[in-house]
Amino acid sequence: MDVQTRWYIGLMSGTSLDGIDGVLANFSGQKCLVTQHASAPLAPDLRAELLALNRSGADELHRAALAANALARAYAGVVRSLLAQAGLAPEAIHAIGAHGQTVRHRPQTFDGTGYTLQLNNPALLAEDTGITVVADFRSRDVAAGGQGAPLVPAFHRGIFGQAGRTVAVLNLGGISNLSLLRPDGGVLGFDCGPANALMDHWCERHTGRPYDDQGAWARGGRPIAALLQALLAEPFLALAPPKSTGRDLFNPDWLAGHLAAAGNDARPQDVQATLAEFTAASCARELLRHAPGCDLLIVCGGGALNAYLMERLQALLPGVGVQDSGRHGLSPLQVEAAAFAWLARQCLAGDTASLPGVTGARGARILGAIYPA
Ligand SMILES: Nc1ncnc2c1ncn2[C@@H]1O[C@H](COP(=O)(O)OP(=O)(O)OP(=O)(O)O)[C@@H](O)[C@H]1O
Ligand SMILES: CC(=O)N[C@H]1[C@@H]2OC[C@@H](O2)[C@@H](O)[C@@H]1O[C@H](C)C(=O)O
Repeated sequence: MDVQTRWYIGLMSGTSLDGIDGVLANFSGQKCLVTQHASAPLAPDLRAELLALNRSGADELHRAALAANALARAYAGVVRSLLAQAGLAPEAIHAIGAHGQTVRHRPQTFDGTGYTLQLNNPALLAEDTGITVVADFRSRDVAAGGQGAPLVPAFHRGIFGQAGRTVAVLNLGGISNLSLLRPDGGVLGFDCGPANALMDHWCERHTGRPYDDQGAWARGGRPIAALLQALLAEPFLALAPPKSTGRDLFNPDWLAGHLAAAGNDARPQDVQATLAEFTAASCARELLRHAPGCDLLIVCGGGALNAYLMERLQALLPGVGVQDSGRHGLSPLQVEAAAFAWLARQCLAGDTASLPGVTGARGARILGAIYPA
């Protein structure tokens, strides 16, 4: 490998809580080249604890600190895999960008300055790997009056933006978020609602499988019209941007409330079909609302591997080419991790990374806190 190349590692463990994605990447101008990808599932007890920490519970400060340590150790394992795959020593890596695990996201609530909390132990990660770590990317934007999310639209612009054309980029993770990249370089970006978080929960509960592979189970069900309308009436969906959300709102209790109101007698497979339709419809509606003439939707995140969901999106957006991000140079499971590698680069270069037009902050800020090697 070229010794002049500046290598970065990006680590993402997102709201679906399926595991950790890591990439090894370098950047040249607006281009991002990912040369390695490694992923690791979260150990079942850590996953269960992180899910539990999404809500108040006994002794949660102590438990959160221990979970952060365990997550940092798991991150270090992914870093070691990437280094081994690439045949690189830690000294070859300029920095790691590590997102951490979001367990609360309450921006701009309370007295006007809320908080967003990503569990992580970047000091331990730097110690374990011998590599500089950049972490805590969201809190500066929240302090500046922003949502602290989504942060990937600026990265999407650099990677997927096209001259003379509006391009939409949809991430289908635990939560869905849309970036609208205008031909003049302007960007609108916001969270749409839940993507896999509720579908995974329902699938696991009724089939024992962690997710609905290819959407096959949903495909065999029939969306329940009244339930779908009730889900689509969620006030968050109608809010104008800037807006972001998380498991704080879209959690199993939210779904249970709707199912109870509907009589609790729905067939589980039909509920899954309804959740898939809800995801597709909530995203499609936002695209039509904010970029009616757009004819290209690039989809990333694990939901891009859900063939049924992709078909439903295409059906609801007949004039739009719905395409997997792999066709545009970056495979769906690598996009967010690559974005955090890029965010680390921005931070170390002293360059801003937030888009105030997206998050609603008072201005663009340098994001992240640095833990030197
Ligand atoms: N083959 C597949 N078929 C259907 N769904 C899949 C498949 N592979 C992955 N997924 C879905 O993608 C999810 C993981 O997506 P991803 O890693 O993009 O989410 P995340 O990064 O945790 O979330 P977020 O973007 O909200 O932070 C899994 O939980 C699963 O629901
Ligand atoms: C608070 C938080 O973790 N938000 C995540 C989540 O997952 C998807 C969506 O909600 C997005 O807003 C964000 O992640 C991506 C990486 C972002 O900041 O752009």
